[in-house]
Amino acid sequence: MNNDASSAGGTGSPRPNSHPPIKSGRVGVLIANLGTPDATDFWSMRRYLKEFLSDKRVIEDNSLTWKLVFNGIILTFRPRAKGRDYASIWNRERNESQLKTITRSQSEKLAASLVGVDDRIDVAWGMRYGNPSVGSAIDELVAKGCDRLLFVPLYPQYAAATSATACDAAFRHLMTMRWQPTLRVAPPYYDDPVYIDAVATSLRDALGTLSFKPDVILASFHGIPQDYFDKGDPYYCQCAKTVRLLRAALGLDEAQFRLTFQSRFGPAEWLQPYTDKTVEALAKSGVKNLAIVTPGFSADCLETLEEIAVENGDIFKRNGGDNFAAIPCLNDSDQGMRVIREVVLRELKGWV
Ligand SMILES: C=CC1=C(C)c2cc3[nH]c(cc4nc(cc5[nH]c(cc1n2)c(C)c5CCC(=O)O)C(CCC(=O)O)=C4C)c(C)c3C=C
Ligand SMILES: [Fe+2]
Ligand SMILES: [Fe+2]
Repeated sequence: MNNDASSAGGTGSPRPNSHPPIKSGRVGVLIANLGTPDATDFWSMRRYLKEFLSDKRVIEDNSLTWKLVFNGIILTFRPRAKGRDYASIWNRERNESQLKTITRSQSEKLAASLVGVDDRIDVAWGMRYGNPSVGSAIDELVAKGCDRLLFVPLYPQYAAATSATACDAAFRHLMTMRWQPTLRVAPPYYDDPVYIDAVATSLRDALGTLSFKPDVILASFHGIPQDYFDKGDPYYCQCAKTVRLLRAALGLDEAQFRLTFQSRFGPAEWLQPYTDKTVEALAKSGVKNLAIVTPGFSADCLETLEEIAVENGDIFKRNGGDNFAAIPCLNDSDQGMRVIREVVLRELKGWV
């Protein structure tokens, strides 16, 4: 639309085009992931952890005890300890975390794969915590003329602590806008045949490159507190279904392909069985060859590259295991992009 300055400021009804120029008519796709610190120094880490762990969807505990522990212990000691972990997996070439590098690449590859589908589509990426924020990504798309947005939280399994809070950030940003774009949200895709096939295929391919055959494969998902499950979060059930479908696709049984949960935070009970305890028990029971796949992460990050590949690899070997492999996430691989493109095209139906 064009601004017609000659009509501005007159009396009576404004003419329809007498407002500032606003582009419209385009369709935005916004992929979102969890977030990541801007740098690994104490203050960058503290800022990131403070934003993340102040989210009521993540830490539902509102007690005075939690506030004292959070401000007195966690924000004092965790930034340095976790900063070291992030530093060990940092992408030094781009000076950013792996999660950021991979998410940007997923966005660029998605945009390239949509060329020729409809030239009104723009793609952007955002992070729930840290930068680029979900809000800034929405602004970027709106500035390009997108008045319809498809928001795609890149979590195959829904959890309030991930998918819902990402949506909260998007909705909160829309609250600041006079002319809100119309917003659609892509649903979780934990049982989508394309996702199951992509994980199964990439796992088979990765196993084919190993010098050993795993006796056991763990499908390790990020945990949530048991209490959140008890209150009705569907996350556990969606993880369990993903694993059931993967077992069927891979022709493996429950002993060969097991569901576990990693990244426990705090003293409360989280979803079980725990990945680290399972790895230790398997090694002690004589299992010599182990692989871990992480289908709940759409991109490699601290939790896969450090906690699984390094920490759990060490646990396995310290307790008698011989061969260990951490299987890469789908990332921006052909299989990974097939999943994202499929979800996006399905959810854009009727718009493009
Ligand atoms: C994939 C799903 C995820 C769920 C579910 C999830 C729940 C959850 N996480 C925390 C606390 C932390 N998670 C941290 C890192 C982190 N978590 C996920 C994904 C899920 N979290 C990812 C992808 C990452 C890595 C980000 C990266 O930059 O690489 C961290 C930060 C690191 C640390 O200090 O350990 C915390 C803290 C809770 C409490 C929770 C459920 C309530
Ligand atoms: Fe997490
Ligand atoms: Fe972790």
